[in-house]
Amino acid sequence: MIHFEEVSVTYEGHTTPTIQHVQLTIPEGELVLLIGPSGVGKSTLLGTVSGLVPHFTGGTLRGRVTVDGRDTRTHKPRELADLVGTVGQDPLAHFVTDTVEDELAYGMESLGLAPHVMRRRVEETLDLLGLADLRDRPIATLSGGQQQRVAIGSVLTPHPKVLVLDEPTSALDPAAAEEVLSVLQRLVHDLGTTVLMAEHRLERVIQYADRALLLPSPSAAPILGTPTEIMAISPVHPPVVTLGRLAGWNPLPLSVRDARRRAHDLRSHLAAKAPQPPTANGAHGEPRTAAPAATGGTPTHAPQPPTAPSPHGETRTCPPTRTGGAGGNTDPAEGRVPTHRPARETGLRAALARLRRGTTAPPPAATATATLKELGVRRARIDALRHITLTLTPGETTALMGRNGAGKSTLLNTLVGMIEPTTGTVTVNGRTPHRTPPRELIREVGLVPQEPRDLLYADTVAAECAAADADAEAPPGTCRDLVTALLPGVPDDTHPRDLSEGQRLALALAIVLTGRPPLLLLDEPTRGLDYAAKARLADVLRDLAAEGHAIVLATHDVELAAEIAHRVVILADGEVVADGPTADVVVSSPSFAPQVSKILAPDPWLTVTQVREALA
Ligand SMILES: Nc1ncnc2c1ncn2[C@@H]1O[C@H](COP(=O)(O)OP(=O)(O)OP(=O)(O)O)[C@@H](O)[C@H]1O
Ligand SMILES: Nc1ncnc2c1ncn2[C@@H]1O[C@H](COP(=O)(O)OP(=O)(O)OP(=O)(O)O)[C@@H](O)[C@H]1O
Repeated sequence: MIHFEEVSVTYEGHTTPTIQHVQLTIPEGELVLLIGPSGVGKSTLLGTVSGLVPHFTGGTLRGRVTVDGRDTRTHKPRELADLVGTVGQDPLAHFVTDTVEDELAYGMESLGLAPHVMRRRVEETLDLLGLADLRDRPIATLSGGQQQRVAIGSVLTPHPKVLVLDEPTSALDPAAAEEVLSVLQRLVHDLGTTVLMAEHRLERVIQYADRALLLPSPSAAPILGTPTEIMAISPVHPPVVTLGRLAGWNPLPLSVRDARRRAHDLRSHLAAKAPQPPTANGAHGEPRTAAPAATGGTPTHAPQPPTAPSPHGETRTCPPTRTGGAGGNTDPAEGRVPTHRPARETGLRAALARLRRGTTAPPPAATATATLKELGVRRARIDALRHITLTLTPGETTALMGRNGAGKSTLLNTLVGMIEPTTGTVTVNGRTPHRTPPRELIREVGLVPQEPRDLLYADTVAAECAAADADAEAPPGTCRDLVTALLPGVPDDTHPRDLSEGQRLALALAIVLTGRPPLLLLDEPTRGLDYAAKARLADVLRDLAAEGHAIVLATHDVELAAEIAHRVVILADGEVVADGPTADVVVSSPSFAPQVSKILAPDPWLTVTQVREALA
């Protein structure tokens, strides 16, 4: 179905190709998982299939890519729209209409499908993707995960023969991700759809793949094989494979079920040992800094080691006049394409930029306590948060989890003063965020937003970093060093819009970390990051927590939460439904338990790091 003939892509200003020697065939009716480190060229390779590369990104494509016989260099994305459905990494760049139902129908309308067919497919898709309750909602008012589901739904309705998906589950909660993947698998099995999908969270997807396509390093030829073959050689692998390698299992397990069947001996080895809770520097053991007692009316959730061994322990292809490539890329053939980016949060971008630019103040104090009392937030007609009472203490890392639309981003945005409480109170170090001038608030709290682009305004990585150093009055080079520490190889002179997703996130993280805010908020901070980059981020965050910073991560990444969170708070429909030490909360939840915990249950292990240390 998809043929690559000696394909290479070289972006403008680059001396070496980003991808080269791509020579392979993807047969009809297979789900092929594209994997590789951050910035290696996965989106570039996907773009050669959807036609976005080079039509929207610029650069030179050599060789030939054909999809069902159509050459993607001579067919623009619009001319492939009936054949290829594409979802890029940024759902906002994807949308063409204003409401959920219109968006689901749009692709079919463009292809001229009969109204009764469109109606039926819209209804089917609303049900399949759990969108029925949102059908009339303006897309701009949806949460990040809700938007990602709409983006996926809108490419499913026209029933294209080929789906090209770039990190399609990155903003989805674990249950929604499973639902989407099983829908895709059904399309592959029942309709013979061909799916080419890039994903970093392999723990979610590897067991659904017929084959895996590995890009091992920039410019290296890709390797196609069965998932088991590729997992044996891949530099990126999920915890189940890491555990299998550690235990010497052959063949390597790909699913929790496979691993459980082999875990008997490992369990016996671990029986007399106890897992260590997370602390600084990637090691496990006693936290370096004990958190002071909470001052609010709620229970303290300082980092408390469980007493071990305890049982808890671009874009869819559509007419270019209405879409923008991420960050307003240019179609050299058709001139500048206006970026269509619905304002999800009015003034969010400007507010974040203001928050950053306001930092002419002295470096912040190391610690801050945030208190939320009976917080309620109403957004349009939706109660996004209700009766939230929480205290966030210095030295503590809290993972805020819960299904899409539960209220996580709303809570973080309230803590940085971008949303005003409807009822109740929020204070950060005694200040009320929405009434505190940005230049003062920045001393107390920093947010890495769900869309890192919202934080970036300079023309190059180097200029962003220089501005971040100046804003935070940090020594020159601080931010740049942090970028490299998180993700090596991010170029200095590239425009942030041309960075890969992981590179852009590493830049946004570094900018906020440069300010070393006492209260550090991160909204889904692992999109686009490979496992090594995530481990480095975890190290940085552990060190900050050990120095007394309070950290809150809104995340669907259960593996990250297990690695670094002392405490997990689960939101549902705007309310707190669970709050306690990580092991207590996640182990009892099939959705939020990490792979190691599922494999070794009922023993209280959460991460491969804990197992490795116990076996050492
Ligand atoms: N339009 C562009 N112009 C110049 N360089 C680009 C452009 N798009 C991507 N690049 C560069 O090409 C390289 C590969 O980027 P790409 O987005 O394909 O990587 P990726 O594997 O998808 O990364 P991630 O896992 O972070 O999403 C990166 O170094 C990136 O900076
Ligand atoms: N600007 C807005 N106007 C109206 N409703 C909104 C707006 N932004 C979000 N909402 C709604 O508020 C609720 C909470 O959204 P929020 O973005 O806080 O969820 P979330 O837990 O961060 O979700 P996700 O995991 O998908 O990012 C959702 O029902 C969402 O649809």
